[in-house]
Amino acid sequence: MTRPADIRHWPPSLRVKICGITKIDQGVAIAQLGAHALGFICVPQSPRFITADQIYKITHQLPETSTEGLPLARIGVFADATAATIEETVERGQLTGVQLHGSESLTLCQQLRAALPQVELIKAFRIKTADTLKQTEPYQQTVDSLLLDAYTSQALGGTGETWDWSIVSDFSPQCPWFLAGGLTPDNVAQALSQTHPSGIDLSSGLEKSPGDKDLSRVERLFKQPSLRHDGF
Ligand SMILES: O=C(O)c1ccccc1NCC(=O)[C@H](O)[C@H](O)COP(=O)(O)O
Repeated sequence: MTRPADIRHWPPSLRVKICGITKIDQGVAIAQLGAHALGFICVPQSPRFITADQIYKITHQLPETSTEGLPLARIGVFADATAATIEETVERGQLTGVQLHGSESLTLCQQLRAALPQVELIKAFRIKTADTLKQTEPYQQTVDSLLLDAYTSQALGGTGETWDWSIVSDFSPQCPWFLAGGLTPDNVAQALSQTHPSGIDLSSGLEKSPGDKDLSRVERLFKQPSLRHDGF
């Protein structure tokens, strides 16, 4: 399947996505600190949930590009939403990408790919055991990237839980992938010494409370030497 060239252009360094943005000033500041992608939680059960109209109030104030001059991605995070809801939220929120964080089928991913050909598609998987990695295989040809997150029975994401990174120490899918789950400025170097993702995704490890980012932690993250070397 052909994918739009512009959204397949990952930066030479590790791609950093900061998720759970709910405030305009924090979104702008996090972009200025070096994020390549910002995530907006479109899952009503989440304490970080914001509506499409609230997302738009943030996205239309964001810079077009990251500090590296690459397009700044604006990703809506959904869990088992309908294609119609996703498409409407993308339009109203002026999103450039969609992260599917529930049990979305390959068929839904293919439908979204056809309906939103210019929109970046990320499929998240919550890793219980090494077997979960096999479930990613059929998706690798259709989505732009995978996101591997912690599994807990309490919540779908944003839990701050880490997981056994040795499961993905040699994970090498056919598309880029994000490491997520409990990453913080303090453990990201260790995570990257054990795994070789194309990007990382962080949320609660950079927060004062759900949806309220601590900019000093974000600044400390981007000062990490492990985020500065060239791609893997
Ligand atoms: O963050 C949420 O509240 C959330 C709710 C429902 C589905 C997904 C959600 N977040 C998805 C993300 O991409 C988070 O960044 C990811 O789970 C990592 O979170 P954390 O462990 O807090 O860094």
